[in-house]
Amino acid sequence: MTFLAIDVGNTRLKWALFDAPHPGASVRAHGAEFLDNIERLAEGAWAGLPAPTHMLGCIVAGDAVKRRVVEQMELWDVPARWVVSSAQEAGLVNGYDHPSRLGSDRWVAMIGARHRMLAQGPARPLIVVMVGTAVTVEAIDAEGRFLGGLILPGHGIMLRALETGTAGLHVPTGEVRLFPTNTSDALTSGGTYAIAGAVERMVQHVIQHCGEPPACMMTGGAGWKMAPSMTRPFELIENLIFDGLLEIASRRFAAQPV
Ligand SMILES: Nc1ncnc2c1ncn2[C@@H]1O[C@H](COP(=O)(O)OP(=O)(O)O)[C@@H](O)[C@H]1O
Ligand SMILES: CC(C)(COP(=O)(O)O)[C@@H](O)C(=O)NCCC(=O)O
Ligand SMILES: [K+]
Repeated sequence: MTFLAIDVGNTRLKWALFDAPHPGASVRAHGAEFLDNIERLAEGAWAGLPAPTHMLGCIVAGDAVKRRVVEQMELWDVPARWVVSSAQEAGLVNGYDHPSRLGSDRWVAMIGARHRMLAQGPARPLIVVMVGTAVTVEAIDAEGRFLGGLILPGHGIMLRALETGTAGLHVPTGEVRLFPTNTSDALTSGGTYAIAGAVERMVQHVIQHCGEPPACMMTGGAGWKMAPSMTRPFELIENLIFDGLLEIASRRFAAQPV
């Protein structure tokens, strides 16, 4: 039983092939492609893989991209299955006004984070920060109810917005500084602290609402950029979405014959 997990964001497709559709399964192979390069998968990174017996993915990049991914998967017989956010799944309750409108990447990452926390110790409130094309900041109470979350532009979008909206902001990437003294550093620091500041506010909201400090987890392709600038200790996790997909897969595929 091999399990292919796929996470398609607005910038890159991330994939991992696991030994089994269960939490804790070992990774046989993994990779990431920018969306422009999806067409290379079947003849490239996927060509030598053992055929997956199960697949589950989440995608927020739109239907055209989804079709291109499914086309690459024709290499194997495995059906493409995609998570849709629901009112509840794997111990999490979805507090969104319209649960299915919540980005499935956010939902799956929260499921991964919640189970990771429960494996480490007693249930606590939880903050899940995902730093990708956009940045999301989710709040979950100790009982596993998703209370709500923030969506912010990611580093790249913030910089592009400033570049296109001004005459004088076309500069290379800078460093994060407490007191930036050039345009590059001012832009990089501004974006980084905008995100760190929003996260800090959400932590305060959770402490106020839940009466105890949350566990804080961060993931996403640009998580490492944010980690040194956070106001509180954050556990940086390579890919919470894969953790969440394994949790969901173990429930969906458990009783199913191969
Ligand atoms: N090797 C890399 N190449 C390009 N961007 C990277 C790389 N590693 C991290 N990043 C950053 O990560 C962001 C994309 O992260 P990712 O998690 O793939 O986003 P998404 O899930 O939205 O596709 C980019 O905006 C970029 O800033
Ligand atoms: C917020 C997002 C754009 C994040 O996308 P990403 O940065 O992972 O590419 C995505 O989760 C999305 O399109 N969500 C739907 C709207 C919502 O969650 O409310
Ligand atoms: K993502």
